[in-house]
Amino acid sequence: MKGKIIIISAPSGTGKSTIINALLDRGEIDMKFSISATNRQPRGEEVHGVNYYFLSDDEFRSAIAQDAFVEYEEVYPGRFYGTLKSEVERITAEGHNVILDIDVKGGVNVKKLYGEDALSIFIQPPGLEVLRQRLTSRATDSAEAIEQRLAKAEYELSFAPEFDRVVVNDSLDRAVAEVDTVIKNFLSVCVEEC
Ligand SMILES: Nc1nc2c(ncn2[C@@H]2O[C@H](COP(=O)(O)OP(=O)(O)O)[C@@H](O)[C@H]2O)c(=O)[nH]1
Ligand SMILES: Nc1ncnc2c1ncn2[C@@H]1O[C@H](COP(=O)(O)OP(=O)(O)O)[C@@H](O)[C@H]1O
Repeated sequence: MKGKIIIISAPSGTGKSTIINALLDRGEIDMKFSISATNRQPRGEEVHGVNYYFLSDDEFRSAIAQDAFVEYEEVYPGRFYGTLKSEVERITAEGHNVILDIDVKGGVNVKKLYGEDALSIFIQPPGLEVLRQRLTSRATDSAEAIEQRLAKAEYELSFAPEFDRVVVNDSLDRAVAEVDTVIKNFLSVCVEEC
């Protein structure tokens, strides 16, 4: 059965995007990335309509008013991120499964909304010091933004038990292999039972 929702959540810098991109590059699992909307600025090589739909504050507010979101969160003060209904509907209408990179609260909410049609995976960093190193070496955020993300990480880690599965991103290859297996198992069970 198509049109399943795969949720990937983790504290910033854990490796969500890296793991999702590795799986999409392999191309073995029939799933498409749901491009979220955000009012944060693009960073590094990010492209509008590829990584995110980058909206102004006003555009984001009017999307909320038009009920355009499956869910949205103020992930950092003044910084909003949301899953667009139009993205999920487009991908499922094309007959694909959807993969979401969303914050821990959004992950818990989407799982509640979709129930058995969704698989929620929490990616856990090996530790907070490793997280700091990853955010620093990614070199996409200011020192202030890195501190803001680390300050939130401990709180976000407390959400892990609310997810269907927890995968530690220690060695990248191992973590990608584990997430790959977890998703394939979920989708193959669905082929038989959903
Ligand atoms: N609730 C929600 N969170 C999102 C969405 N899109 C991205 N996020 C989350 O917003 C947080 C910040 O994302 P970003 O600024 O790209 O930073 P990164 O996590 O360091 O790559 C991450 O936890 C993302 O998973 C969304 O549509 N909804
Ligand atoms: N298992 C890993 N070991 C070492 N570095 C990693 C690992 N996974 C990801 N990284 C690196 O950590 C940084 C943060 O990863 P990223 O995918 O951007 O995290 P997120 O999307 O969760 O914020 C990137 O520079 C990435 O290359």
